[in-house]
Amino acid sequence: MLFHVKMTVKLPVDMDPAQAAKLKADEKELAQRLQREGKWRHLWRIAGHYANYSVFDLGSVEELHDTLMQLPLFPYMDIEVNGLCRHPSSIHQDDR
Ligand SMILES: O=C(O)CC1=CCC(=O)O1
Repeated sequence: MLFHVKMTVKLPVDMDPAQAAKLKADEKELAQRLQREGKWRHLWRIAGHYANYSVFDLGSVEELHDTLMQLPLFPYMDIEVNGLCRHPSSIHQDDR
């Protein structure tokens, strides 16, 4: 199942810089593992925003929920999710 996810990061302005750096490093490590596993298909910066558009390929809504909740930056993100399905006019036989 494909999910389009918008994540907007809102770190407190007074957060300790070392704590912020650790959260970002941990987030990067997990994001790159999930990409290598094929679960986090796309990760795009939204130009001009501390936010991203992502596409996840996961087995269920529950797996998406669990995946998002384990992100180190989860407590500091606004998250919007939309489920994706094939468009009848798409010329692509696969979903890439
Ligand atoms: O910077 C972001 O948009 C949040 C984020 C997601 C994966 C990552 O490494 O950072």
